[in-house]
Amino acid sequence: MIELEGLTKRFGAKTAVDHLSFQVRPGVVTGFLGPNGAGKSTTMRMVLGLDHPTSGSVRIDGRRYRELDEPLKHVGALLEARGLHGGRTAYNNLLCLAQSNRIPESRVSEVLELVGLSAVARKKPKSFSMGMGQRLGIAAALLGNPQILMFDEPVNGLDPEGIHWIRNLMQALAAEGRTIFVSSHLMSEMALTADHLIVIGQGRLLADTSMADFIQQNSRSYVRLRSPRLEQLRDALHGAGLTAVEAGNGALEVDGATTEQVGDLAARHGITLHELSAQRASLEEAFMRMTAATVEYHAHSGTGPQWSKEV
Ligand SMILES: Nc1ncnc2c1ncn2[C@@H]1O[C@H](COP(=O)(O)OP(=O)(O)OP(=O)(O)O)[C@@H](O)[C@H]1O
Repeated sequence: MIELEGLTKRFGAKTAVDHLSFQVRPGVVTGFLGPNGAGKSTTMRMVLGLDHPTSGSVRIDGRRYRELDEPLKHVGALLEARGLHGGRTAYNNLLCLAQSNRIPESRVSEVLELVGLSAVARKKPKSFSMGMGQRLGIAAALLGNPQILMFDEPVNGLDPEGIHWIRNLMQALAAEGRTIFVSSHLMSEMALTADHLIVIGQGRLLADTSMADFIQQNSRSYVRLRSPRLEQLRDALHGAGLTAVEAGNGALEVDGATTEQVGDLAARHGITLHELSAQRASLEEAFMRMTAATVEYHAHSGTGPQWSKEV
């Protein structure tokens, strides 16, 4: 478990992380979302003791990072900026890490196998593609077989097969009872991977909720209908106190009703339906809606690059 209590980080006049308190629990994948500059990387760096909090605290299974004897055995992390030694082979990079944490050398081959890099174990990471570099970073995170894993943008540079692989890996690690904390800008990917979400904006906590609740509470859900008797259907809906709006292509959208209600209503009026489906806005829409007020820089449509700071 990772526990943050009033965690705050200021860089000069800039408050990057602002009194954050939340827990990341074992057994599920927890997604960490926020617009650019929201403070996700700074938070993750503080969990790992790489940045010192201005105030507040972070605990890993009840202890501060620096109190952990062999930290890689407790928490593994893939951070954006943490590069491995480009001049050493992949194997030797991991071996150095293993030795400094009293991890047996046999584990090096194990994790290389796990991430699919056995064939290039004796090659230097500077020759690696971005995706291979990510896999090597993940191997390093897994080296100490830790109960807690943090991934900052892990799918960066991975191809679809790699993205699928890391999704399954994170879910399998969570199913083993580990604590998995992952940030990503790819909403569709996050929606498939995470069970729980922590959302921050301008360093502050905006949501700490299950994925399903987050989408439900921050997005519109409606029923989509198509029928060869659209006018009668619209009248029937109206008669039942429901408002249908035209959605183009002969479809109607009905807010505030379930598919069961609408289907039963159509049946009572003997109206054939060609489509009856529950529609839920995507995580991306829910995220945009929730964080709109906290986005630090908005891109303006129109000519030329123009940026404005939210006040
Ligand atoms: N070392 C630093 N010195 C000064 N300001 C910093 C430093 N590190 C981060 N910041 C600022 O703190 C804020 C939070 O940055 P951070 O990188 O944690 O955000 P993020 O949510 O990870 O963003 P992104 O999604 O773009 O990676 C930003 O405004 C950033 O410019």
